[in-house]
Order: sequence, then C-alpha cells, then structure tokens
Amino acid sequence: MMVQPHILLTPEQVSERVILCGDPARVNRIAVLLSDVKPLASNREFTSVTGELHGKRITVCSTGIGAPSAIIALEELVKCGAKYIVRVGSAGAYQSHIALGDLIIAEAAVRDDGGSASYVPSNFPALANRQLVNGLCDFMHHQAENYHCGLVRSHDSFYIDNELDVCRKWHHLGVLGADMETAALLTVGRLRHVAVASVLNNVVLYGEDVAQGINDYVSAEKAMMHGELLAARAALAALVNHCS
Ligand SMILES: O=P(O)(O)O[C@H]1O[C@H](CO)[C@@H](O)[C@H]1O
Ligand SMILES: O=c1cc[nH]c(=O)[nH]1
Repeated sequence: MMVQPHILLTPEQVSERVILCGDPARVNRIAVLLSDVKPLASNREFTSVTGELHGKRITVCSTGIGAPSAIIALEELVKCGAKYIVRVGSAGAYQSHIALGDLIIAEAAVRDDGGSASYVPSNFPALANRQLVNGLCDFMHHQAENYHCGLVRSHDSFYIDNELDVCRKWHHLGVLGADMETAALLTVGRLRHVAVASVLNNVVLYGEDVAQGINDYVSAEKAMMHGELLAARAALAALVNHCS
C-alpha cells in the first residue's frame, strides 16, 4: 500500500496497538517506556516511533491540536492496520477535586468538536471502548495515584470570551474535564470498528485561567512528567494486557 499522505507511514510500519498524543514532543517521552525504539516519520504535526513492550509492538504517533488533525491521524493509522488505540493527552479539570497530574479516564465524551460533527449527527454518542477503559482503570487501581473515570468534553475553542460560563455549565453537569480530541477519536474510531480510549493528564485546575494554568504547568516540570508518564504507563498496560 502507498505511504499515507499525512502520517507518511505504510502498513508494514504500524502496529495493531497505537498510542496517540497531541504534542509531538511527547512521542519521545512516551518512547522511553519501550524497548527497541525506532523513529518512523515526522511530517507536520505527525511524529511517530515504533517500539516494543512485553513482546508486543507499539506505535506512538502525535496528532497535533484539535479534532481535524486527530481524525486524519486516526483514519490513516487505521488504513495501516491499527486496531487498538489509546490517546495519552492533557486536559483542563472541570471539577475542583481533580488536582494537577491526576488522570482522567474518559468513559465517554461530550461532542463539542466540529470534526466528529462532520461524520455523524449530534445525537450520536462518543463512547470509549469498554475493554480498554477496563484496562486503564485496572492499571490505575493498583497504583497509589489519583484517577477519575467518567465524562470529558472535547471542544474547538480555547479562548472564547465566555469560557468561564462554558466551564461552569459542564462543571454543574458533572463532566470531569476538557480536551480537544477525545470525542472525535472515540466517534470516528467506532465508525471504523477499531477500539479507542483516552487517558488525560490534568494540567489546569478548575476555575483557573486556561492560558495561565498551562504556563504554570509547563514550569512545573516534575508534576507534568509524573502525570504524563503515568498516563502513558496506563495506556501501555491497557494495550498490552487488554487487547485481543
Ligand atoms: O496535550 P494534548 O494531547 O495536545 O491535549 C490538550 O492540549 C492541547 C491544548 O493545549 C489540546 O490538544 C488538548 O486536547
Ligand atoms: O484547559 C484545558 C487544558 C488542556 N486542554 C484543554 O482542552 N483544556
């Protein structure tokens, strides 16, 4: 098969088990958990590597920010044979009991993104794969770390004027936190008959200004690495032990 136009990968290079992340720099930070790591490709926001864990091959690929590029990565990876996909992302909390570095495991996502809306009507659910969610929760259950399992919201707009009102609304409805890709990945993954889940590292406290929160977090190197690596370990455990 021809090389895919955006991710620049062929089926020979892509594993059935895939980790997706937004930030291309996160790919190499996740890869430290794998052995026999080889760089695959780098084009636009799509950077990929392959490696192994417990005899299973894992592909790690970045998707950039937002639903459109996340969907492009998912579609092209599925064409290359990806079957089990976990997003290792970051999120802003919508609940005050969620601390920086806590993990949010998405059972389902509110579809406030435009990407999934171009595939299905607004009443179509964005539901995570149950096996992978169980795998993520099982792993976290055995760690002495905070995690929260429930609803997330995926959106397209970071800096809208009524951002605080929007956050308050979803806070009152019990949504745990926000990212920009989970809903699209869960929706399109289901349409393509592949298993998709998402685990998010909280980088913004509820009620905190998003831009300020992210800046604070970027400087809080230790907390960032801790939540991110924990999310990656949870994703790998789910992909290695809960996929067949
Ligand atoms: O850290 P990543 O995985 O990119 O996830 C979150 O961070 C970005 C926004 O800063 C968005 O992509 C959002 O979903
Ligand atoms: O507040 C946040 C932080 C990260 N990603 C988001 O989508 N929102």
